[in-house]
Amino acid sequence: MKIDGTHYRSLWWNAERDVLEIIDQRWLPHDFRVIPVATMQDFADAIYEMRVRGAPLIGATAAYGMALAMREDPSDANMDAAWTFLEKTRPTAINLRWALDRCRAALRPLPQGERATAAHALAAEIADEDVEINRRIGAHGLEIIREIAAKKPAGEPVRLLTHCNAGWLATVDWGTATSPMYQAHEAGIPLHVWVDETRPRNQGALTAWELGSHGVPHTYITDNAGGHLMQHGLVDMVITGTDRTTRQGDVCNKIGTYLKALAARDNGVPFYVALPSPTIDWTVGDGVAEIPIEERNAREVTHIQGVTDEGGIGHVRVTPEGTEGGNPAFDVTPHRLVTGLITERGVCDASEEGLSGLFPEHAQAAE
Ligand SMILES: CSC[C@@H](O)[C@@H](O)C(=O)COP(=O)(O)O
Repeated sequence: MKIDGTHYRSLWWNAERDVLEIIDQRWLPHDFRVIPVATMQDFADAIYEMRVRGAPLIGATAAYGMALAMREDPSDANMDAAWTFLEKTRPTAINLRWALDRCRAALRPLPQGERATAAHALAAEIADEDVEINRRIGAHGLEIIREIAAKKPAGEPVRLLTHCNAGWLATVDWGTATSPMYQAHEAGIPLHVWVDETRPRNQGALTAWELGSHGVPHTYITDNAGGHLMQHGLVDMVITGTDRTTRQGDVCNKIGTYLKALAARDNGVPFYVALPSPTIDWTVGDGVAEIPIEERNAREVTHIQGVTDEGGIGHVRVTPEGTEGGNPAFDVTPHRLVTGLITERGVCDASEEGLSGLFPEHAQAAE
């Protein structure tokens, strides 16, 4: 997507410098910094410290990490070591393991001399596929927005609410939850997006930055405002991303998503989840019982980052000194609260039947 008129992906291979480059998201929306990811430690740090973030982008980054590992030492032992080293960086988003598994399965049968080139090509393929998957999610989601728009008086905006950043920054391009928004905006459908701030990391500020760059009208709101807005008829549709969706359609996403789904159900607001198929974990049924929830550093809760009056980026503590913080980073929304899953192959019910109907090949393989 575009920043000041220039098209960017969230990561790209710089052939001249022979290195992967990423947008370092820790500084957004205040500062746009591009950094190289040149060593295996850089890759692990980039994922753990959320220089890159969002389930699909974490997966694509890990694939490039595997490519670097194969360049350094294409042995089976190093392939397994790289898998383990990268996989432990973040536990919840399944795209990380999905990408590493896909790389290992493709590279293992190859002679060692071919692995570096093949791994690099595969990482680029995974990145390109992500772009196309998200473009298609947008096309299917656009139709839902179009239907809602058709029932409103002409010119009245469709009011969407989103949580976290499931935007192009969280993927390689387009975003998942934002792709329908961008495509609806391009199609001339008037929109207004309520953007949850998404404490503690304030990914909503990334979403606001993205939407602003594309001219999509939006308002940044506190995480606690959504229920109130829904009660007053100010939200037509909720659309979020997902970090892992189980085969029965339970959705694990950024902490606070579950509360939005509860409020949506209580107020009869449709709650959709944009779901690229690599984010489905076919091995898991009950998301609440089985998905590991990342517990992040308490400092992310007790402190907050922003721009100081002097213009620098700094942190301030919001709690009394010594107060303990708790920081579960994700929660699970049970499938019964999800109106539909918007995938690259179309929209389905959040159920085993719905998902296996769209992806029969995966469902059979997981049996
Ligand atoms: C298309 S991104 C979907 C999810 O990955 C997104 O909603 C989310 O929860 C991201 O969490 P983050 O902790 O910022 O990596």
